[in-house]
Amino acid sequence: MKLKIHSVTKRYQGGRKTAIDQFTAELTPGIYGLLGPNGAGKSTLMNLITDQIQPDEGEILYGGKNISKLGKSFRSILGYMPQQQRLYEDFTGRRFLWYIASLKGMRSSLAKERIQLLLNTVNLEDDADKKLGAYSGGMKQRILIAQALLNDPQLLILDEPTAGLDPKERIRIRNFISTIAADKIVLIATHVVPDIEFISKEIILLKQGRLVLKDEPHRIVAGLQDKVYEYLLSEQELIQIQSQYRVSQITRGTEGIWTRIIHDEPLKDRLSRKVEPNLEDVYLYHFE
Ligand SMILES: Nc1ncnc2c1ncn2[C@@H]1O[C@H](COP(=O)(O)OP(=O)(O)OP(=O)(O)O)[C@@H](O)[C@H]1O
Repeated sequence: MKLKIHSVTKRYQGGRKTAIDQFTAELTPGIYGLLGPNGAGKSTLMNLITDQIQPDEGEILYGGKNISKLGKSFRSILGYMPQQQRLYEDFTGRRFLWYIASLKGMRSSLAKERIQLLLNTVNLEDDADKKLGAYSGGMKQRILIAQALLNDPQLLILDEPTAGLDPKERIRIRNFISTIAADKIVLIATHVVPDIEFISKEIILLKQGRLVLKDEPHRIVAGLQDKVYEYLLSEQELIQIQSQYRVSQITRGTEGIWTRIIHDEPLKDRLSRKVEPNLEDVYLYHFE
């Protein structure tokens, strides 16, 4: 099944603020990393795709049908993990999943089976009967992912699934998402590049509500070939360069400061070495 987002525009403030601007994309099973700075429109796009808000222009089709007309049958194939909000702190993890399963209208025999399976998958079996108020940030993220997966969705939307997590939890969540994504369309919004760099089939760059790029990570990165260099600079030169160029990394060594710069025209008359671009460089190139 395909999700087609066709020329979608969403405005707020009585039309004065355009949050999503003529956005068109087609998504098929696999992981899509949605990257953009604060305010780029990521949450708005996710709210549109999950049919919580409706576009002012354009349409979103799943399997060729407008999602706002699919109603219940669209919800049955949809899993959504919102940004972490206040959870029901007095609920236990297990009770929370039962609660969501009942909101999703799941039969209790199926709910029981799925809850057991998912508690296992997100590694919360031993903590399932503790209150959510006592969960760590990572445990809360994992129970939120579990609730999104209750109905074994074909379309899974994750809004900043690793926000506020320590590196170990981030890696765990990232690996977990990549294992469950085989046959689903998974859209992950984030501004943390390493979270999606290696697990995404495609990266979508969003800037001020507009689609900047949508392509496989290695092709997006290849677009910066010959634009990323490291220069050996002094402290004084570094201060000057930082105010003029996109600096993505600074490495201090005995011989000076190797400064990674992304630019269209290489600097002249300086000791330099060409380096392989990465997705973080792409992010800086488009968003700095
Ligand atoms: N309900 C609303 N009313 C008015 N403006 C809104 C509303 N929701 C979002 N906006 C504006 O629309 C733009 C896009 O916001 P959105 O929350 O979709 O971006 P985002 O990429 O998810 O940002 P973040 O990474 O900070 O969550 C922003 O300028 C925001 O201020």
